[in-house]
Amino acid sequence: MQNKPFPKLVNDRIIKVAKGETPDKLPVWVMRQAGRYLPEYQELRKNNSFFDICQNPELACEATLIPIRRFKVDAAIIFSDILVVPQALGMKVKMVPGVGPVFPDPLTLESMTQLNLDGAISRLQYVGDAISLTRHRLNGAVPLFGFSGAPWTVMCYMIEGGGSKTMSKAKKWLYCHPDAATQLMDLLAEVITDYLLMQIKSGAQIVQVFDSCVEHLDRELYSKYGLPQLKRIASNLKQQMEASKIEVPLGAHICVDELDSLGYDVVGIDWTISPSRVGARVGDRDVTIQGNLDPCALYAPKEKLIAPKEKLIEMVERMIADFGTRRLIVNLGHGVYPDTDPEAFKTFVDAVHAVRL
Ligand SMILES: Cc1c2[nH]c(c1CCC(=O)O)Cc1[nH]c(c(CCC(=O)O)c1C)Cc1[nH]c(c(CCC(=O)O)c1C)Cc1[nH]c(c(C)c1CCC(=O)O)C2
Repeated sequence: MQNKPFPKLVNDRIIKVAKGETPDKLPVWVMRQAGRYLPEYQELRKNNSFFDICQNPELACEATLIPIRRFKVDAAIIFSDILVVPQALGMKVKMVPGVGPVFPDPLTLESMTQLNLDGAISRLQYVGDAISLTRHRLNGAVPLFGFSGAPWTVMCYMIEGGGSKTMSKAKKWLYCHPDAATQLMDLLAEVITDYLLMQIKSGAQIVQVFDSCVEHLDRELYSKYGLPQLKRIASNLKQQMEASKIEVPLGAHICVDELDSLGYDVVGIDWTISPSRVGARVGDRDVTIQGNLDPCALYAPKEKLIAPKEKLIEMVERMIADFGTRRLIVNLGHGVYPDTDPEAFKTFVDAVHAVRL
């Protein structure tokens, strides 16, 4: 299987737009498109834990393909999680229903020395295997995304032991233990670069680095910790993989001023960034924008007086008109929420494809 050449890519809209070329239609995909809002995924989850699905290439491939069978999205994203990296470094992580990820033993200054870098990439080989299998099963229909968390975001979860409103424990390291924080982020940047390279070699056609927790950093901390690590990953990866197409985070308000210098071909933004902030630069920027509709726009209460479908279509059209159609990959500004109606998801995707270029 590994040695068989991958099928030829049929729908290359996203790859084209990432490179700055003009597609036949605007490409659209959605973060967390394989998730709990789909009954097929819930069915799969009934008999398998979250990380069992991630670690079993057959199941991960199956989860990845669910939204591809249902909707005309222009990309697949491999079913996995950013927290498989701390797992490969030796940390325990559980996915608790209704709570989210939980680390029973969060990282401390003392336990940092126990992180096991040796062999981490081979412990993540199951992700590579899932990617190779999925590339074959996709049969070239759409490109396959690989992904990783960025060092700051992964570090936040490792230290907090799960989600947090403030990320104050992780930020304490930045203020009080800057050397340990830098050491940890350097270590993570190294693993993440190798991990993404392994995904690309396994068949990922585009990779995304999620730095979701960057919203907790002010400009000074971002410049000192967030930005250099993101740049380093992009430049090291590009050095090793000349042709790779890479993109960065959602929620990256703070990246907007550095769009062109980040070293990524695509930058994801959320709905708090008005198109005019990046739109003003659409003509001269060398970077593709990904985003940024509010996932709540997909809540479509059927009983409301205003036709929700029309309202959603209008929002999609307005967003695209505001961004302009050049170098735009349409997505939500965050992952699709579990209580979204799959019909609204379909309306969103179809509305994007209906826009004339
Ligand atoms: C911070 C982060 C995580 N994971 C991820 C991020 C970065 C993007 C973001 O900000 O959302 C990224 C991620 N997580 C998942 C994917 C799969 C691919 C896809 O987009 O479809 C991707 C790209 C699956 C998932 N990751 C998770 C689920 C739901 C788990 C379940 O089935 O119980 C899925 C399908 C769980 C998860 N995983 C994580 C959290 C905080 C949670 C709980 C929140 C939630 O439940 O939505 C960590």
